[in-house]
Amino acid sequence: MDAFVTRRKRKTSTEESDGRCSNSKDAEESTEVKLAILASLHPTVDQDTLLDVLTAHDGDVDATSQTLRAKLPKKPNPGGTPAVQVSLRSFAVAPSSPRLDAPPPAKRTKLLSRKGATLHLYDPVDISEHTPCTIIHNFLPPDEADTLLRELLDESKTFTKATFKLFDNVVSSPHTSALYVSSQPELQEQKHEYVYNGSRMTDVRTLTPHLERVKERVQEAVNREIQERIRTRYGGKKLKYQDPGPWAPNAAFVNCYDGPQENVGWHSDQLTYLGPRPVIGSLSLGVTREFRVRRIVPSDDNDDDDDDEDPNSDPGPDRGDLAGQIAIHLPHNSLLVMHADMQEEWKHSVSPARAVDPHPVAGRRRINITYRCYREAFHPRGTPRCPCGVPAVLRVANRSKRKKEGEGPRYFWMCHAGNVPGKEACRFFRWAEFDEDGNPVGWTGENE
Ligand SMILES: O=C(O)CCC(=O)C(=O)O
Ligand SMILES: [Fe+2]
Repeated sequence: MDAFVTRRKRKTSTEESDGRCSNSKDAEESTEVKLAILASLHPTVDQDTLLDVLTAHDGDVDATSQTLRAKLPKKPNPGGTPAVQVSLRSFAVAPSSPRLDAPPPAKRTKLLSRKGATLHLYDPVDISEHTPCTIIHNFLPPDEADTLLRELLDESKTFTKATFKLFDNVVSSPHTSALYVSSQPELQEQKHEYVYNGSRMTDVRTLTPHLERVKERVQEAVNREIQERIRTRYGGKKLKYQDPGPWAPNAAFVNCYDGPQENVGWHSDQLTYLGPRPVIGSLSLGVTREFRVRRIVPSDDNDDDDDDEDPNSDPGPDRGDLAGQIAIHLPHNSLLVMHADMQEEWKHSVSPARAVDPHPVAGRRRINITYRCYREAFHPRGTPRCPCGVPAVLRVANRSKRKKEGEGPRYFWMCHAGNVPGKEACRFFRWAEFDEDGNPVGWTGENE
């Protein structure tokens, strides 16, 4: 796991391919990784050709890629997505490739993406191995998926574009959405007590019967996936601060993307009401779109001094692509589980596409439902409120030092009035402390 999280300095492709050739496992893995990267960059080129050209360039991925780009005729690809890739496993070089019947490794594998490149993943095994997500294709019985899609397409006619930044301060919302909660009292609380970046949510609805029914199925599947993740990727133990209880969603945030240009920008989902290490179940219906993930590159890679920490530091656009991106393709009726290591360590987005393949029911539209658990311990009546009256926002400090020491991330509450138009932020700041299970400790529950 550590190798994945704390791998600070990725070698450049040139460093990785310094021409040394050996029979060591490292060399084999390196070739495997290079082939996977090349296959992602040149999805229409077969593996033998990739290997030939790579060998001719002494293992230099950049030079290989340039040659392929120059020599091969471009095929039109109106959907903007790679045409073929069955599975990264097909690039595995024996014996380093995992046997399908073998127990999966407890450690996370090396990050395959790299600066400036997008690795396209389709296969559930690849996705769970190389991202903090798992995917289940054909999740609902087809009729049920279509019924839910039809209902939400109808609902989405009255969705609105968010005019405030909803889940983090880097989100842009060129798409429409609405929040669904379980009951009328919760709806009233959402409207009058919860604050999202300084604004109240105006479009809150109660879960439709179909959303409610599907919630049960999502709940069951997500709980199964959480246990599997703990067993196979976290070394048998839940993450520090992860809620140990069964995952029980009580809200669904529904997005509608009408046409290829509608998207959501890079962000992590806000932790303020979900608490640390949240798990989210995300069901996609309608046209297939690319869900991109990229690892947050900590800002302290060259800095071991914790005292001068700027907790508000964000990787920003210049650091954002240092680890490359992974595109997960989300077809109709697929359930993506964003696991507990997702929000604090990765950002995600739905990128604009050049074109979409029309869906028989949805046309150009994609509906996405994220089922979420609003935790009682994080109800705004009990979380810190700063002197300027805007409830504080829970954020994670993007620094790797504590993670490396096995302490888990560090969190803080801060004033979010700076994101409210016309309001100046006060200087409210307080470190947030949690017990092992992510329950808040150290504040009284009284707002000050
Ligand atoms: O549409 C998606 O798949 C993701 C939506 C999302 O990231 C969000 O609602 O926070
Ligand atoms: Fe999100």
